[in-house]
Amino acid sequence: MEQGLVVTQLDIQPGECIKVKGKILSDAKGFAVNVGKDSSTLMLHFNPRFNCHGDVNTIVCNSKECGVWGEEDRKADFPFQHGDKIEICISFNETEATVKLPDAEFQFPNRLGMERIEYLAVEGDFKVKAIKFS
Ligand SMILES: C=CCO[C@@H]1O[C@H](CO)[C@@H](O[C@@H]2O[C@H](CO)[C@H](O)[C@H](OCc3cn(-c4n[nH]c(N)n4)nn3)[C@H]2O)[C@H](O)[C@H]1NC(C)=O
Repeated sequence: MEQGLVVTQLDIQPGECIKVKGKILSDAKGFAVNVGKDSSTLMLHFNPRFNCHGDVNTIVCNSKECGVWGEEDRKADFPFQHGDKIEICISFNETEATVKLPDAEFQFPNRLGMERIEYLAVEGDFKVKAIKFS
């Protein structure tokens, strides 16, 4: 999966929102939005898969601690289509991270008990147009 945008030195607090606006490529196999402390310690790896890693039209969420993936969480809904222009809003509190999309919302446990987000990375078949912190 191609490395894309990486933002470090963030200080996103509980209740604040990271908005990532962009376009899913027309031939996307998958993309991922990662938030956490750094690339090895992730609160959330949000990974919509059109057709990759053995999954078709499936969102896989996971955490990563010291470089080791946690247990995957596969979501039932897949509110994405090739070529979509979307805005993804990620926020968190002490118990969970929330991913808000125009027509769907997903939760994922804050397994590592992270108190801030310092790192954002977008990987794969997604062209970032804008990011906003609010
Ligand atoms: C069934 C036995 C093997 O299980 C499979 O094991 C794969 C390898 O761990 C799992 O795929 C990984 O799942 C992780 C989340 O749990 C991540 O999605 C991982 O991809 C992250 C990643 C980033 N990048 C990357 N390449 N280049 C850049 N910049 N980033 N490449 N891969 C994927 O390679 C995959 O999700 C998993 N499938 C199942 C059904 O469990």
